Amino acid sequence: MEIKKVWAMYFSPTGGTEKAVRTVSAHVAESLGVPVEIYDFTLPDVRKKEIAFTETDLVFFGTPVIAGRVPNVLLPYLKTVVGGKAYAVPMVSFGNRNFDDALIELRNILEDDGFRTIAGGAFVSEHSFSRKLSAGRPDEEDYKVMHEFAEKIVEKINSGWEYDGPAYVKGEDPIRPYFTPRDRYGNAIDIRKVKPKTSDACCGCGLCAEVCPMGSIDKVDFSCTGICIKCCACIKKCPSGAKYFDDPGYIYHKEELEELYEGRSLPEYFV
Ligand SMILES: Cc1cc2nc3c(=O)[nH]c(=O)nc-3n(C[C@H](O)[C@H](O)[C@H](O)COP(=O)(O)O)c2cc1C
Repeated sequence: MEIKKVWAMYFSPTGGTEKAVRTVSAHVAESLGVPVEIYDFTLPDVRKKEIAFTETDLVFFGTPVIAGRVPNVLLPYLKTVVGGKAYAVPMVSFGNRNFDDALIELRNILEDDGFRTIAGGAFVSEHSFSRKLSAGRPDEEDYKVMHEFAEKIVEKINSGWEYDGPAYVKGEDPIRPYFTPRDRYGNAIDIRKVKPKTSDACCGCGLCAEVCPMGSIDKVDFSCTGICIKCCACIKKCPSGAKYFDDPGYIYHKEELEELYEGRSLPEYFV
C-alpha cells in the first residue's frame, strides 16, 4: 500500500475526539514522512460540503460515543463521505462508561462508504455531561496508549500488509440498540427533547451559537431552538458559565454516571 497523505477527520463538540484523532494521525504521518490534513466536521456548514478520498489516503476518522453508538444525527452526513478505497482508522472517544457498539458501527459505516479499514481504537475523554467524570482525560497514560496504537499501525503498514476485509474491532454485529438511561425505578429516562437554558450571567458574546454543532442556538437571544444532542459544547465553552440543564431526568442520569463510573476505564485499540 502506498500512502501519500494522512487525514485527521473528526466531529468533536468538546475536543476529546479531536485530541485522540490528532495525536494518532500526527504520529503516523510523521513516521511515514507524509503530510497530515485536518478536516473538522463539527460545525454544520462543513457537513454541507462533499468530501471524497482516494486510495493513497489514510484517514483517521473520529466521533464521540453517544448512547453506546455513533451519534445518530451524523448518520445522513456520514453516508455522503466517499471512501474511494482510501485506508481508514475508525476512532471513537467515550466518557468512561463504555463504547459499546460505537466503534464497530463506525467501522461498518466507513466500509459502506468504500474505505478499507486497517485498525480501530476507542479512547477515553472527559464526559460531555460532567466536569468530574473522567476529568483530565486524556492524560499522560492515555497519550502513551495513543502513541503505541500509532506505532502499531505504522508497523502494520510497513510490514507489507494487504487489505482482505474489515478490520477487527470490539463490538456486536448486528449492532445493539442505543444505551438507555434509567431512573431509580428502572423506567427509561428520555433526554432527547431536553435543551440548555441561559442564566442572567450571560454576557451576550454569542460563543454558544458559534460552537453549537447542530446550529441550534439563536444568535439574538441565545435560546436553543433546534435539535440538542446534549454535547455540552455551549455549556463547557461559555465564558460566563451561563448555560445549564435543569431537567431532573438529565441531572439524575449525570449524577448516576458520576457515581457508577468513578473508576478508571481504559482505552482499547485493535490493529
Ligand atoms: C448524549 C450523550 C451520550 C453519551 N453516551 C456515552 C456513552 O454511552 N458511553 C460513554 O462512555 N460516554 C458517553 N458520552 C460521553 C462522550 O462520548 C465523551 O465525553 C466524548 O469524549 C465527547 O467527545 P468530544 O469531547 O469530542 O465532544 C455521551 C455524551 C453525550 C453528549
